Amino acid sequence: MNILEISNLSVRFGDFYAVKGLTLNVRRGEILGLLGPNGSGKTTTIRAIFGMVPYEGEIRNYATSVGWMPQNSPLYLNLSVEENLRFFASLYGIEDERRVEEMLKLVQLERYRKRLVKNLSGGMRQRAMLACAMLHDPELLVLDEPTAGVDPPLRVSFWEQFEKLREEGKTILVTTHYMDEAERCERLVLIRNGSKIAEGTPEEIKRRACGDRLLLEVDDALAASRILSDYRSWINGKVVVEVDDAASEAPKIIEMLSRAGVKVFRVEIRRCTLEEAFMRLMEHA
Ligand SMILES: Nc1ncnc2c1ncn2[C@@H]1O[C@H](COP(=O)(O)OP(=O)(O)OP(=O)(O)O)[C@@H](O)[C@H]1O
Repeated sequence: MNILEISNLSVRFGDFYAVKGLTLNVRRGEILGLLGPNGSGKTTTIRAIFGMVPYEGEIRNYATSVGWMPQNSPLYLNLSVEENLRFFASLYGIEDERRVEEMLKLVQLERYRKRLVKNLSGGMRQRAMLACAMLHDPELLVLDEPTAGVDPPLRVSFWEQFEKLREEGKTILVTTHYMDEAERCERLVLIRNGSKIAEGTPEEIKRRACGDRLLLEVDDALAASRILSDYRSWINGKVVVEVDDAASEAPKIIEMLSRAGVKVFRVEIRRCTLEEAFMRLMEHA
């Protein structure tokens, strides 16, 4: 079931299309990663979701509450962290002071509660923004590069938090440039020049971009590569065979070799990294 449906979305600035005919669905309970190079239209898509830019197409939002962590800080620079949180809590009609405390703890800003936002480091500011976006416990959380400027240990803790939210049934739409973060998403939508060029789980995207490789340890590599002449294969210590889908091809290949008397000791599946997959998809789109 979808929580957000974007159909044929286009956003134009003058003659320039920042987003062009983009269709994507966010399924309830998933973490969907929106990926693309700088200027590919991720932030503009998110701004359209919140009605911040005029657009063509259709956006259907079925969430009862949405939290948004934008790229540009909406925080008040001359208020402290705590005052900002209280202010945003009041906008949501949250009277329970414990929620502010909970959020401060969650983003590990208790010690800095009295610090003015203008005096926070970039990473601390991101943390304060995340706390504000989550104050009202939204069903759908939209995060635009939430970990930009956040140090690695805290990045990990942000993602642990996102995964915990998902376990609680929340949905997250997130943009990121970090491949390790993209790997943690259930599904990814890759955009370039405002249009979608790929969609799927990280594994599906890798397979689609680069195919699979089977690494075969055999007793006679030369004979094996001759038998597998219908495939692209080479010998590199092991016999390396390129296939579209390892799960369906591996048993066939093993049987072919066994029938021809080649002993297969070990089979390993290799897939390219997400980064390699993206480079390929970008080149060929
Ligand atoms: N208000 C605007 N007026 C004119 N052009 C704009 C406006 N907002 C965005 N753009 C352009 O639209 C394109 C998409 O920008 P957008 O910020 O959506 O990219 P992005 O994918 O979020 O990039 P990044 O990864 O750098 O955050 C860019 O070329 C940008 O310069």
